This record gives sequence, C-alpha cells and structure tokens, in this order.
Amino acid sequence: MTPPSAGPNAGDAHKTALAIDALRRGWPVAIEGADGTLALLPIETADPPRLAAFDPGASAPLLLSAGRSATLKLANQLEAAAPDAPVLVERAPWIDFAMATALADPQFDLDTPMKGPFRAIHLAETEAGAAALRLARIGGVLPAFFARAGESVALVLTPGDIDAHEDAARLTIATRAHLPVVGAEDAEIVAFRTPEMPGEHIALLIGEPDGRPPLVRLHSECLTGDMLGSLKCDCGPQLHAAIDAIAASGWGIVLYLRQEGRGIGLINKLRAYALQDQGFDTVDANTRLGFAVDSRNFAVAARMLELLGQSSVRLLTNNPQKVAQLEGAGINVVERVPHVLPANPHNERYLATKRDRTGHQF
Ligand SMILES: Nc1nc2c(ncn2[C@@H]2O[C@H](COP(=O)(O)OP(=O)(O)OP(=O)(O)O)[C@@H](O)[C@H]2O)c(=O)[nH]1
Ligand SMILES: [Zn+2]
Repeated sequence: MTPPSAGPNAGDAHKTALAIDALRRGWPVAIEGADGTLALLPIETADPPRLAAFDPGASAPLLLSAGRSATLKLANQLEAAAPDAPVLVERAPWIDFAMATALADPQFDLDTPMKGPFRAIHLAETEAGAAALRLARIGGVLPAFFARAGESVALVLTPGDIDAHEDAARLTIATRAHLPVVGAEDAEIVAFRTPEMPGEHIALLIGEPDGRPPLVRLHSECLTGDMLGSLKCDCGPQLHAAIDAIAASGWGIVLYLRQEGRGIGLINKLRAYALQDQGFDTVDANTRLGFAVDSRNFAVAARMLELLGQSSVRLLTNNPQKVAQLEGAGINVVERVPHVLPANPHNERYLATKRDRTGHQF
C-alpha cells in the first residue's frame, strides 16, 4: 500500500488535476523528475493521429509497468521490481498503435498472441516514470504510455505536484446534514473534498457520542457491490452490517472513501474482473494490469477523523493494513473489531485470496 503522505507540501495540485484531465482525453503531458523529463502520451486514450503528432519519427519507446512487462517475458530483468515500477520497452518498428494498445491492455492477451521479442531498455528518468504510472492510476487509465525522454509538451508537472494532489491535509468539510438511513434513522452525513478531487468522501455519523472511542468502519467505494448487489465481493453486505453494528454499539462512524477498486478506479477494477473471468485471482489480476495489489492510502481516513474531532477509534476490519495506516497517521486504534460476513459461491475464492495472499484476518 502507498505510505501515508508527509503532510502539507509545496506542489501544485491544480496542475495534477489538469494532467488527469489530459490523460483521460488522450492529450500528452510531461513529467519533470530530479533525474530527467519524460513527455508522455497515454496509450489507452490516444489514437494514431495523436501518436503521429506526438512522435513523428515513430521511435518513442513504451513506458509500461513491471507487472505488465513480466507477461511480455521481460521478467528476467525485473525480478526485484514491484508490479507498479516503471519499465521502458524498446519501440521495435512493428510496434504500431494497434500493437501498443495490445501491449497496454492484458485483457486481450488470449486473442492477441504476443510476438516479441520485446526488449527492456534503460530508463534514466526513473522518477518521472514512476510518477507517470502513479498518475495513470489516479486518473483511472491503463498504466501505459508512449514516452519521449528529454522532451516536453505544454503541460509539465513534477512528482511533487502529484503528492500535493494526493495530500490528505487538503481535505476540508464541505457540508453536513441529517440523513435517516435504514438501520440508523438519526444519522448525519458529512461531505469532504479538496478543491481538485473529482469524488467526495463521506462520513455517516451514527448515534450520540458517549465518551467512548467510536466504532468506525473504513469502507472503500465499490459501485458493483454497493449499488448493484454484486456477489463477487463482500462490500455491500459489509457496508450494511457496519451500519447495523455501529447503531447497536451506541455510536460510531462509517467513512465512505472514494477508493473504488482499492484505488485503481472502476474501469481498471472491471478490467481486473475480466482477467478474473480468465482465471486469475484478485491479486494476480491487479499485478497483470500493472498496479499494486492495493493502492489505497488511509491517511485520508485519518484526516477525516481528525476533522470530526476523533483521535481514538475502535476499528471494524479484518485488514491489518487499515489499522497500521491509521496508526501511522496519528489515530489511536484501541481495538480491532472483526467484520466477517458469510461467503457465497461467487465470492468464496475472493475471500480465500484475501486470507491467503493479502493478510486479512478471518
Ligand atoms: N482491484 C480490485 N478491487 C476490488 C476487487 N474486489 C473488490 N475490490 C475493491 O476492494 C475494496 C473493498 O475493500 P474493503 O472491504 O474496504 O477492505 P478490505 O481491504 O477487504 O478490508 P476489510 O476492512 O477487512 O473489509 C473496494 O474498493 C472494492 O471496489 C477486485 O477483485 N479487484
Ligand atoms: Zn466490492
């Protein structure tokens, strides 16, 4: 998981918001790191004319993740690398836009046999490369770019600008209101945002403070589970059981965090689901897409608790990382309360993978 950020910083969060917008529209951005600058065109959202304008000589290598590159048999050079570490792949003459798209998206690996051989080349601009993959994750696009070293484009940002965008210290309370919900008719909803973030985090305050640390649930957004009743995961039942448990305990808080897909966004999570349809588990699907298994940063939850005046909590979770990250961000977790719900035939393997591969305590 991403370590909590180091507090307020001098980066320009606004530039990152512009860069995310650019990525989603298929426009190039440049990232200036301490060891050099990369101009970057996102493969997923670009098209052949944009590629021709960005790279007239058709020579720009591809910036992919180590996780993705492993599938392309570049693993010998990448053994120690984290799945979300950057790798530069030589632009062989036969890698045209269509082939680059096939290289970017593992979903079509079974339909598009990878011819190769692919060759990893030295990436001097390591900071810019890592920041590019991080930006792709935050923007919800595939972590894959055409990259031109030492070049620039109109929009230039630094890794510090991305840190600023992600900095939980920028979060403030936007508004609050009474919200009766099933299981807690006296609840209050509190909405949080930063000037740049597209989705708002929400707190649901249940019951009356009674001097004890509140029972708290950190719930990461899951549109499929929360809204559609997906049986592939345990999110929907966990959300409603959390409201019931908090109401029964007297008082507490559900933090509804806009961290869809453990931080990779809805589209990339659904790409992971497509890989799961091919037989990969939740961990391997994320890795093959080029993301960390879990990209969430719970410093945002600590900041929300701080804004709500709570420094000690009882935490409803099976995930020791949530406890560790909250404590790392200054919240005293006085107790971990297990939050296990019955499995169904569709989520049995998902829950077993959580237990066996991601350290959940069941
Ligand atoms: N990338 C990815 N995300 C998933 C998958 N299944 C569920 N999620 C996301 O995982 C998150 C749910 O995790 P949580 O229930 O909050 O947390 P947890 O880490 O399981 O820990 P607990 O507190 O023990 O429930 C949501 O953001 C879901 O969208 C999957 O297969 N791939
Ligand atoms: Zn879910």
